[in-house]
Amino acid sequence: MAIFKFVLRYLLRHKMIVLIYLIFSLLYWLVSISFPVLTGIYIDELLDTYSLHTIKVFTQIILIAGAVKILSTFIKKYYLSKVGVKATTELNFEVLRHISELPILHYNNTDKGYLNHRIANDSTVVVNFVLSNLFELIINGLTILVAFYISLNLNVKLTIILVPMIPLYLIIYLLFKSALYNRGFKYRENQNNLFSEMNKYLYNIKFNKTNATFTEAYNKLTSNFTIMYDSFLSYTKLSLSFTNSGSVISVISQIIIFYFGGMEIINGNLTIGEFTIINSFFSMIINSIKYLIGFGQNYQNALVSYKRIKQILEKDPDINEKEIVSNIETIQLNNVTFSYGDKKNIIKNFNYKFKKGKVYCICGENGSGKSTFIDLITGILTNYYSGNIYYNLKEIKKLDMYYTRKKQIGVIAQNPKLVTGTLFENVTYGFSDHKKNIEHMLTKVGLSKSWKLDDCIYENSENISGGERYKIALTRALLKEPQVLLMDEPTAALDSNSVEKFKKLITDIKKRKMIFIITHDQQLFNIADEIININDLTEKVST
Ligand SMILES: Nc1ncnc2c1ncn2[C@@H]1O[C@H](COP(=O)(O)OP(=O)(O)OP(=O)(O)O)[C@@H](O)[C@H]1O
Repeated sequence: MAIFKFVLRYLLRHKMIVLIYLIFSLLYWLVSISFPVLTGIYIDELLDTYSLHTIKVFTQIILIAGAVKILSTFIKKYYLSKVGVKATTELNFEVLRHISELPILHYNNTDKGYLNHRIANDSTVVVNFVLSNLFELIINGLTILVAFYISLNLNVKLTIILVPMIPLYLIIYLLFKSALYNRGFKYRENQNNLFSEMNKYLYNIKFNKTNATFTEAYNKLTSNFTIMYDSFLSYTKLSLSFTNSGSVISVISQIIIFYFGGMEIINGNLTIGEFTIINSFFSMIINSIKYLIGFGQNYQNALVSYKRIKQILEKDPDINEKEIVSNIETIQLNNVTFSYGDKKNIIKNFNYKFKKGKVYCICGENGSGKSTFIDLITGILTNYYSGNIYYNLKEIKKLDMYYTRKKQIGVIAQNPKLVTGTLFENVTYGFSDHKKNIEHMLTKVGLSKSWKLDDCIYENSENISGGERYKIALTRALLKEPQVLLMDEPTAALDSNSVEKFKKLITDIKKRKMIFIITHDQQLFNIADEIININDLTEKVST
């Protein structure tokens, strides 16, 4: 089965833990399966001998077997939990990592709260399914075989009457299979959507306070709950009907044993001890059949998760090749055209050659494509444009753009992202630098002296102003010493003194870099070597 094969890859990274789990599960099973035989023999011996010695011997055996059972239960469950947590997290992280390497527009319109909840949920479901069934499936199969074999030796007639119960289970499973999958799928999706809405509710606390839109936000929560609740009830009804059909089999089997078993005792074909053995074994068989019924249901549930994980993992990653341009002298765009999906072209037949040592100011109306332009030339949109983008003479589709962005390009977005950690960790995120350099750079960008390197920054909290946020991102980009520096609206959050500092800084460093400034701010135009209006891109051609 594909799910087993898939999850085993993660479990087998922890062979020792899995081995210990298997050994103690086997021990537990051996002891459990011998209990009914022990009980049957004990009853018959006691009825035969009425001796104290028999009682003493069997009490000792039961004591040892009980101790082994308790100990092996503890050990197998402990190791099962251990490997479960590890494998689930590894799978979860692998899917997250894969998503981060997918072309950027893949999950463009998907809520990230939904996605995160879905991945965490699905990873737990598939790993738990395989873990709890890996050994159980074999054990329950073996139990049915062993129990049948022993019962057959004790009483052929009674055993044969019970055989048709097994295909009956299969028929029930086949009848319910696809409905269980479909309703399970729907329920799971609605659960993830509800979680995503709850996530947004917390994220938007300030917005809802400012606009006093508590009722509207709460209504969204409750309407998502209603959708989830309906699908939950629909799934639960079906799954209970399925389980109940299984219980019918177990009741029928019990009636058969009591009726025909009782008749066999009256007719002298079965001793009381043998009846006890057959009865216990058939309880075991019934439990195993119940397990198989549950397995069928859990399998459909796990299949939903497995398919949703595969759906993500099977998407092709970014185009990212191996070559590196050590010294970026030019970036040239030839007939570059780009659009977001079915929308009209944002950039159309763009031709331009950008050179090292120059400052380019890119301006244009809101929504004209200035930020998109940054993503295009930094290779974020490599999978989507037509035409060519060259670094020196190399097409970026041939380059290792992960390396290039990490080492050679500095990008500061309009609303830069920070990481939770100290100021030091923020300005050196992704590389290392000396404290002295950092302090010097912080002074240069004009970050207030009240900020210390070990001060804490919380990524999503509001302990930092817009201007400070930009200056931290700028410090980080400059410390990296990139060959290409791109900044989106650098002065939007800066006071006039900081703007002057910024202009001086850019003029000082421009010789060794190619600098792009996306801006509406005309006071930056006087440090630009070229000003490009993105609205005119299609007409603009430089040599
Ligand atoms: N990820 C995306 N998916 C779909 N459409 C997008 C995406 N990002 C931007 N757009 C659309 O592309 C167009 C250009 O957006 P872009 O952010 O590049 O404009 P901009 O010139 O930087 O705008 P502004 O001056 O307002 O910052 C807009 O119409 C925008 O709605």
